[in-house]
Amino acid sequence: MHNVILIGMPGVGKSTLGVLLAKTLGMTFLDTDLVIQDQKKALLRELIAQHGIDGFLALEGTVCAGLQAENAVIATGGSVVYEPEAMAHLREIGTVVYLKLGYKALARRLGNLKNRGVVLRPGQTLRMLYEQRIPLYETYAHITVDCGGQDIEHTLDRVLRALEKAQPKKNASL
Ligand SMILES: Nc1ncnc2c1ncn2[C@@H]1O[C@H](COP(=O)(O)OP(=O)(O)OP(=O)(O)O)[C@@H](O)[C@H]1O
Ligand SMILES: O=C(O)C1=C[C@@H](O)[C@@H](O)[C@H](O)C1
Ligand SMILES: [Mg+2]
Repeated sequence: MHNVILIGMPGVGKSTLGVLLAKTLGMTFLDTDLVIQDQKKALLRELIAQHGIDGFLALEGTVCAGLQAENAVIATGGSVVYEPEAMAHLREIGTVVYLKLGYKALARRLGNLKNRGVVLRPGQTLRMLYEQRIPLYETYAHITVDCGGQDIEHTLDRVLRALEKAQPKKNASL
C-alpha cells in the first residue's frame, strides 16, 4: 500500500524524477496527468479548454481522490493541491514529498507556460501562482526536498536520503 507521492510546482521535475525514483526503489510509476488523459481520452490542454479551469480542477480532484496504487511512485499535476479531498487521500496512501524550487530557477526552467497547460487564471502571473501555491505544498507535504542548484542525479540522492530518514507523519492532522 505504501506509495511515494511527488507534489510541487509545474516543471519542478515530479515526472522526470519520479521515473528515476521508481526505478531506483524498485517501485512502479504512475503519473496522475497520464491517468487523467487515459481515463478521459483527451489531452490535458483539451480538457482545460473544454471544461475551463474549475472544471479541470474538479476532474483532477475526482481522479486523484479515487486513485488506487500500491508500491508506486506517483507524480501528480502541479494543480492537485487545490483539491483538499484528493490531497487527504494521497496523504493517506503514502508519503507526500514536496519538491521545492526557488522562483527564479523555476521561471528559467519553465519556459513557455502555455505549452504545459498550467492552470493560470486571467491576469495571474507565474509569480502570483507561485505565491499562492507554496503554502499549499507546504501544508500537504510530509517531507520537503530542496531541488535548487543541482542536477537531477543529486536531487534523486536527496529524495532517497529524505525518504530513508522520514518518519511519515501519517496521522498528523492538517
Ligand atoms: N535538476 C533538475 N531536476 C529535475 N528536472 C530538471 C532538472 N534540470 C532540468 N530539468 C528539466 O525540467 C523539466 C521538469 O519537467 P517535468 O515535466 O518533470 O516537471 P513536472 O514537475 O512533472 O511538471 P508538471 O506539473 O507540469 O507535470 C524537464 O524538462 C527536465 O529535464
Ligand atoms: O500546475 C498546473 O497548473 C498543471 C500542471 C500539469 O501537470 C497538469 O496537471 C495541468 O496541466 C495543470
Ligand atoms: Mg509532470
